[in-house]
Amino acid sequence: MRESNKQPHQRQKPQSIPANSKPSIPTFSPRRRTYPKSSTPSNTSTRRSNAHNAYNSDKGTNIQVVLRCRGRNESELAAESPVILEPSGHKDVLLTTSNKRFSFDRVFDQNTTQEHIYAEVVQPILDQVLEGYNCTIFAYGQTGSGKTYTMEGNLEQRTDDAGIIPRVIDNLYEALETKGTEYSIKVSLLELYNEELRDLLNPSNHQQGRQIKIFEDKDGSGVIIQGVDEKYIQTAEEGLDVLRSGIKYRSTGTTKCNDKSSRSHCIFSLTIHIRESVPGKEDVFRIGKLNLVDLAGSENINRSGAELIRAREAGMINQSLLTLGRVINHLVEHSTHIPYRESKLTRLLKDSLGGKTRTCIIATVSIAKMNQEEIISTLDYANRAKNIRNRPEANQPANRNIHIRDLELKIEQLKADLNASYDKNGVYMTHKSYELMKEENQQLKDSVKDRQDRLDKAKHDLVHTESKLRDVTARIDSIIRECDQKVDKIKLEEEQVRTQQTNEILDYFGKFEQDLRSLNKEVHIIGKRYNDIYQHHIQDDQRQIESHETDIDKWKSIVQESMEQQIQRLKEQNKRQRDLFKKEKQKEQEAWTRMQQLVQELSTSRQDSLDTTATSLNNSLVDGIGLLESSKTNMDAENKKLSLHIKQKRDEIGIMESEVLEDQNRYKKIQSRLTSISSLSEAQQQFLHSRTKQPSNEELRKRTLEEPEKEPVPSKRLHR
Ligand SMILES: Nc1ncnc2c1ncn2[C@@H]1O[C@H](COP(=O)(O)OP(=O)(O)OP(=O)(O)O)[C@@H](O)[C@H]1O
Repeated sequence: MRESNKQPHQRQKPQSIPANSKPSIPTFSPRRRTYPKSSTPSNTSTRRSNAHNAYNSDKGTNIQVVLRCRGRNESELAAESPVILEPSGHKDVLLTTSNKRFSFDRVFDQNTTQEHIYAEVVQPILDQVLEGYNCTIFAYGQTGSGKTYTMEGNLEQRTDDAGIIPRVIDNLYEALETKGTEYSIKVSLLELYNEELRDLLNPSNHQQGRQIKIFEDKDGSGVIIQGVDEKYIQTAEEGLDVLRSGIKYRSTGTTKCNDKSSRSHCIFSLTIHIRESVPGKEDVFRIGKLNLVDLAGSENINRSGAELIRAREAGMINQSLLTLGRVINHLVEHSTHIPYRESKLTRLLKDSLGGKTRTCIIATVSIAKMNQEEIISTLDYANRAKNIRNRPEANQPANRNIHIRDLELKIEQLKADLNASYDKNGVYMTHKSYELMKEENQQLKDSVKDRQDRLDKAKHDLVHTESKLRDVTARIDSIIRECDQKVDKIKLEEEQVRTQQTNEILDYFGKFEQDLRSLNKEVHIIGKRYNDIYQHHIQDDQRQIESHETDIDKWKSIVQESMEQQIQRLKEQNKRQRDLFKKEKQKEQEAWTRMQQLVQELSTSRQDSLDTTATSLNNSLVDGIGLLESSKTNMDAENKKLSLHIKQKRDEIGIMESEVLEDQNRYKKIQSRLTSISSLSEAQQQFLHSRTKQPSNEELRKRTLEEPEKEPVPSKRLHR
């Protein structure tokens, strides 16, 4: 917790309201908005109307729920935790592990810039505030998922990282300047830590024991927070300074999930009064309010590693978020009783959940699988919240006098409280404060009763759980007993098996030792026997060597003698062979000379015979050629004759062929004549048969053939 900057103890002064009973009209300093521009679409006016024109005054309007995904951080990347959330389109996101799709008013992926979120979500809401609506934006999500980054971001400089609050402050002044009207802006910064409200713009209040109280307004719909300082700011710069100085006191701590984890819920509120001129009438004040809420993160205590203080904080955070969840459920189910009173958080947000406020929830999630449980819980939470319906109503413009009267009454009230406590001892207060206190008392009583009921139920549950626990404990005891018995039995069995195995091993080694001993004896006997044999053999060998040596000497002299004889014999043989060789060589010489003579003679006689043969061959060749030439001439003549003959024969064949052709034609003619004659004769026969006696077939045939025989025989046929 960063509360070391303790303020000196001093009595809290009543909140200073400008004395002239007119809201201070700041002189607007030149705008200093210099955030780096992104490529975010700038035409927000269309979106504004889309986002907010679905309001039906009877049924109300659903609160707006958007989802912002955070990219994987270093530890998620180091753990190689896979991505399980995939935004698709502008409104859907797919949970890949269950293939379940969730839809929201808007889904922003991990690459969405702060500028983009502001332009798409916040700017339209700010416009509504300027139109006199009360609006709330709150960030909800698991610890470390980016709520504070989204709501605050970098507060130090106007960089890309600046979150919603610094951008709202800057843009609010820009918008009011454009309107060119008088206005006043006051801000407050509250934190809810362990169910205790603290004023971060005046932390000394808390140290002095001054408590912040929550009241419901007259009709029970709105919420009044008493004891919180509201600071009027004149410029955006001053607004940022106030914010920065207050945020320093916010309770933060280090957990396993986030180095700078917010351990409290934080509400930054801006109330804007804008003077509006109505022609012919008195000026009025339009009042708009914007609450920017950064909730503490829900966390799994086991995973976040929270201990002692952190664990208590986490318990309280989870408790209040649980109540928030229950309120959402009751609202969605349209229950008659909504348990706002069960936690300060839900009391503070009462008007934003089901009231007259326009509300937007920004649910923040990681996309890494290692946070799956929290991702699913946030998606379910946000999904249910979509169904909450609010009935936003613009605040009635207050005319100047009413506004001043309100302020005066407030001042009087505060003054009266102050005087009462200055002047008297004991507890003194004005009647109105007393009434308020009574009302608060009643609320507390209700709350106590509520809690008592829950406590009774919890006690009943506890008794039930205890009896269950006893049953379970008894069962566990009997299981443990059974286990013990089983363990004893197993131990006994193991012991027996081990003893048996040891005995077997001992037996085995006993036998082994005996075997070794007998083996040793055998080795000894064999060694002895072997030694005897060895000695015996050595003596034998020595004797043999001696006799061999004598033999060798004898053999040596014999070999020497025979060698000498052999050498002598070889020498003589050599001499004889040399003589023989000389004789042979001489003979060979003579034979060579003779052979040379013979060759000479032979070559002379062969030359002669070759010459003769060549001459006779030449002659016979000349004769042959002559013979060939004459036979060629004969053959040519013969060829000519033959060709002539063949030509004649061919001509003849041609004539014969044409004659055969003519004969064939003639034969065909004769045949056709014969056919006509035979049909004629048949007709005659029939005729004759009908008239006289019929001629015989022989006669008829003769008669028929007579006519063709009279025809001249072709002369050519004779040539054939
Ligand atoms: N969209 C984002 N882009 C870049 N960094 C981010 C984003 N969201 C979160 N971070 C970084 O992640 C870390 C944790 O974010 P932050 O403190 O906003 O989480 P938280 O939800 O407020 O956690 P807690 O509930 O514990 O306070 C911070 O260092 C922040 O800068």
